[in-house]
Amino acid sequence: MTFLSLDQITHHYFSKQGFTKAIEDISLSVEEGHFISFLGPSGCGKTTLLSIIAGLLTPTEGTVTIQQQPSDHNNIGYMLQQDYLFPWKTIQENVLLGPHIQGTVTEMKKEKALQILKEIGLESVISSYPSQLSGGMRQRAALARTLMTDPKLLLLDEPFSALDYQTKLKLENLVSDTLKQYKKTSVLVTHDIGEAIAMSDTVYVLKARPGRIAKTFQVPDHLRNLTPFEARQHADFNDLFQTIWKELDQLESESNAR
Ligand SMILES: Nc1ncnc2c1ncn2[C@@H]1O[C@H](COP(=O)(O)OP(=O)(O)OP(=O)(O)O)[C@@H](O)[C@H]1O
Repeated sequence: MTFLSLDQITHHYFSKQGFTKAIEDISLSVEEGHFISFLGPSGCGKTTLLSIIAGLLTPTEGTVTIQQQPSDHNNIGYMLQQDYLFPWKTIQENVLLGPHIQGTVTEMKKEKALQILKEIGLESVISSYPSQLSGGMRQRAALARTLMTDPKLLLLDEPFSALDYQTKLKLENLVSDTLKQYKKTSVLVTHDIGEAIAMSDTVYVLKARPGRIAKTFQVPDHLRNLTPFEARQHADFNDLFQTIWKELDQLESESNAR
């Protein structure tokens, strides 16, 4: 079942300096529970596209459709480069922030928070403050807080880019595993080809000025069935990496020649 569809999305920014065609004619659809990535050079419109999907920006043209049940109060969750945890609250309090703001902290919600924190390997630090945790642990806490609100769609904007390589690989596995377990539909924005292949069902390569879909790559089933870390070791991963690398390289040359 299609969960998210973008139909001929175009966005122009108008400012005193002039007008920028940020993205043009982007159409795609994402199946429920699938993971897609937008990969592309700086300025190709990744953030604009994510803001449009999030409903923070109304596109100049086109429509975004998200499948929604009448009972779905909170459809969209975020995982960003920064974790935005409140430093004066413990990890457990941060994870319970949504229910706390809504005045709906119950024993059941506390139990759920604990369960998520356990699954994400943070059980031993629930009473710690964010400053006492590593960057990777803080990102995991941010994910737990997002999952607590039970979003149907997750938007991930370079969530691992501030982490060291080893932590990033571990977190890719954990996030991928957790999102599959919770059957979330996810959209990742990244500059990192390996990350896009390792985590996604489909990778959309965007070209810049204006941002358009240059090419779509379906990640083969045998790679999708592996964890991101295992996928990275597979020979076919390297082949796909090379193909996408060449595509991006060519787009960059074309863009520089313009
Ligand atoms: N508020 C704005 N006003 C005017 N132009 C903008 C605005 N935001 C983005 N742009 C322009 O729109 C284009 C797409 O920008 P966007 O930030 O979506 O790209 P991006 O792919 O996310 O870039 P990066 O990878 O550097 O974050 C760029 O040319 C950018 O300069």
